[in-house]
Amino acid sequence: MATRIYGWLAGLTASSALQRLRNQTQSRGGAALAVAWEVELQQEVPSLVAAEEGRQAAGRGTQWVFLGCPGVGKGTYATRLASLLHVPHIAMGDLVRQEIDHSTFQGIQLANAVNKGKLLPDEVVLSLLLKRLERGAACGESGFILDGFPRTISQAKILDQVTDIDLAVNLRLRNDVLISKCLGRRICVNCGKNFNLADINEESGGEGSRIIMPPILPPQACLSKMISRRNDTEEVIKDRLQVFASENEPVEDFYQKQGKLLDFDVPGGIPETWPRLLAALGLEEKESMPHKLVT
Ligand SMILES: Nc1ncnc2c1ncn2[C@@H]1O[C@H](COP(=O)(O)OP(=O)(O)O)[C@@H](O)[C@H]1O
Repeated sequence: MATRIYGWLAGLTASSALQRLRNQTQSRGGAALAVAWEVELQQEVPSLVAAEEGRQAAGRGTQWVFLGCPGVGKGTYATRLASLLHVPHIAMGDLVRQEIDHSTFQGIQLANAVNKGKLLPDEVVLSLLLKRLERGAACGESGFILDGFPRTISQAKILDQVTDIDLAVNLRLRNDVLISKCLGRRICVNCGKNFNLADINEESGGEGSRIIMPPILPPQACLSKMISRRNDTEEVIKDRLQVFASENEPVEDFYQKQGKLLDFDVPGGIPETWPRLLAALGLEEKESMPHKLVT
């Protein structure tokens, strides 16, 4: 599949999709929002080719969603693919954290839910997504890779009414490894980059085959600036994995029925996983253009 820059937002800003998302946000609790927040394939390349043709016909950029448990590596691979495809990587968790950092009353309410590992109401995440898309539209962004949205069937249905998703990439990984990966997550408070201290080298037995995932260590400058996410405790992680399992299955089914689901079992660390993921997507790595960051 060729990697090019497309004029996706010609379609999106021409108001239709953004306006529909705006309408959805308002109709799904605009009043409550105004008060409380003021601010929610199976592995066959032919399906991907069809998705690519549909996207080109629509004259817009790649629109993919990334599904997968907390800690599976959605952020890592979505970021890389976004750079390769010249589209923005939009991570719902980042939008939520930015909201928590920047606001007062609303931020505290969001933080309470997030710290307990609960999903936020659709209205809230839709609103954050809408604001992010509008900021991107103003900067001429085209296409997207959404990471962490949709996470519920209602979110998937809303998104489906708003725009055509070309592909849903569903990353899968053993539960015991997921828990270790979540516990090992660190963020540098200075540069904002994510790292992972977990050094996974699990023998087979129990849940599956041997899996090797070396740590993603920070550069020297970040070493003393590393923090964990407040909700990355074992108790909360187990809770989140349970919430995830019950919420994600209907979303997988939804995209499966549309022939847009690509299930991908993460085989190990980045050097092993990245080329296999590219192959599963029918993509080749070429020199990518830097994407302008919208915060
Ligand atoms: N699509 C979503 N719907 C509802 N809440 C969400 C969504 N995405 C993120 N959140 C909230 O933001 C938090 C952080 O998200 P994220 O960074 O994706 O973390 P995790 O993958 O560990 O759950 C989630 O625990 C949840 O409270």
